[in-house]
Amino acid sequence: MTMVVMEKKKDDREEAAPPPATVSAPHVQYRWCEACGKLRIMPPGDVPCTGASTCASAESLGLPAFEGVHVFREFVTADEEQALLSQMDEWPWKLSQSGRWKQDFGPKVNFKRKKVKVGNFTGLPSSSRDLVARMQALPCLQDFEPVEQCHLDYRPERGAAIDMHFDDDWIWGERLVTVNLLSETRLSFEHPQHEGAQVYVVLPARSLVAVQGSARTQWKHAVHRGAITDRRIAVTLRELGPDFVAGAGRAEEGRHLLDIAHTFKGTPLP
Ligand SMILES: O=C(O)CCC(=O)C(=O)O
Ligand SMILES: [Fe+2]
Repeated sequence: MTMVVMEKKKDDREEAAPPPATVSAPHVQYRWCEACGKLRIMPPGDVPCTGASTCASAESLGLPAFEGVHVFREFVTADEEQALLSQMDEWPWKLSQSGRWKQDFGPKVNFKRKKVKVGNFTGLPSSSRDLVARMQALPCLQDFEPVEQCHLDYRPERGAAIDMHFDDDWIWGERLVTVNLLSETRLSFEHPQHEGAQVYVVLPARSLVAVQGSARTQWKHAVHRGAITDRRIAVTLRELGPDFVAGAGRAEEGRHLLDIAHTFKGTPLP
């Protein structure tokens, strides 16, 4: 059974949504090419990547560099996806912003005051032990130690989406990792100085996307309402930011939070 709990508190992970624009500029859309990591200049369709004749670098298209996206198809099997879903639906979902539902596993963060507390954090869920080990076997995630996991449930009938935003870069480190469950979607990117252009990354069901580099630090990201065609669940894991890593000022706090995260005994925050 799926339960939803009303939440009065604002989800401070997302920036306040701007007022709806009355006239929105048309966007030039570029699809990120999974085969070569450049941007599609040919219609995507089924045209295979042939390098320079189908794809071009962001810079050659007059855009700032776009690098640091990695997509791994079939990161989880269909059976694992079903097992993850059954477990999530046993737990209550909380209403979030923009029609999303969420479940959170992580420390209590005050972004404005730069304070972090254990709060009700009991660790990442048990199912993440294997998933994290599998992530760490990927070259781009070798030393990835997540301290937070967030489940977001998007459904078309609720018009669910997430507005363009940067994830915080004080508490969270460079790599954002999402396992995309149940249906295909598009993760869109926009550079603040080039709002007329968007780059989108296709995320097949059961794929993993890692976002780092300029795609994380220079480009905002969003999931548009139109990109949700069926129920979709994002399982996003985040690592700690530079202040909290070994040798940095708040390393001890960081280690304590990681020790809790890695008990893998967690249930969602109330
Ligand atoms: O749903 C997604 O894949 C992205 C979610 C996201 O950007 C966030 O939680 O900060
Ligand atoms: Fe985000």
